[in-house]
Amino acid sequence: MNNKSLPLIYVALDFETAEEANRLTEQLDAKSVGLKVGKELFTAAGPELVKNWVEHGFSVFLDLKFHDIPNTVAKAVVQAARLGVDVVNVHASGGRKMMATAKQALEKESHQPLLIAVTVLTSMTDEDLTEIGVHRNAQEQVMALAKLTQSAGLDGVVCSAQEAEILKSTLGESFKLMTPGIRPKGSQQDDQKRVMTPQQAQQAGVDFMVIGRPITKASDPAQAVSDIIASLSR
Ligand SMILES: O=C(O)c1cc(=O)[nH]c(=O)n1[C@@H]1O[C@H](COP(=O)(O)O)[C@@H](O)[C@H]1O
Repeated sequence: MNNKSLPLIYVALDFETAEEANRLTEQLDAKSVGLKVGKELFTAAGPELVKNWVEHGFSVFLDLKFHDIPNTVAKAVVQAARLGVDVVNVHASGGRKMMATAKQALEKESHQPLLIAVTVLTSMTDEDLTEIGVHRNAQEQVMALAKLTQSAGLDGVVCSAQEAEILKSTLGESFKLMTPGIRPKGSQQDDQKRVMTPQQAQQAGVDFMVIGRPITKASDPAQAVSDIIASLSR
């Protein structure tokens, strides 16, 4: 397990090109925020970009939401560890064997990122779950997948901040919660459905927040980061 102290906020770098992403990261301080690299940017710009940010001292969350057979996912998270990222994720719906095999593979690595699992995407509602044949509400489904994730030996889950209090009280303080769907007061909700403000998320006890468009689409992204950090209690 990774014992280095990680930042509270990971900025979601959902950009088309490395140039656009670098224009933003040049305005960010590696001591204040981490970087989240997801499917769009990783597909476009690849591992070199991630390694470069790690070398520049940024904490990186590689958000590729792996979901495949256990052997394939285990090998993929090992490659993520070798990039030097601090956090990597899989889909909890890949099941216990997939998650446990991935965790065991990481334990053999010299650098061990936190391994966390996506429960119910923050863009999903109870109705969306019904459509895919899940007849629990979002909170119940998050809890069920988080319990499975914990029993598979992972470090935590990705969930919405709305579920943070109940997860912390049921699964314990040390089980990490990474929460996207963060929207400062007055900002656009976009495609996010289960949202909270940064202050509400902090009060609910989340460990990490993922914030993208409210920062990346702001006229002054560095100021947007400072405003969010200033709004949080230390
Ligand atoms: O795993 C994630 O990071 C993730 C899980 C989830 O349930 N919801 C979610 O929004 N995300 C990611 O978090 C980021 C949120 O970005 P914004 O909606 O722009 O703040 C995106 O990059 C999503 O891919």
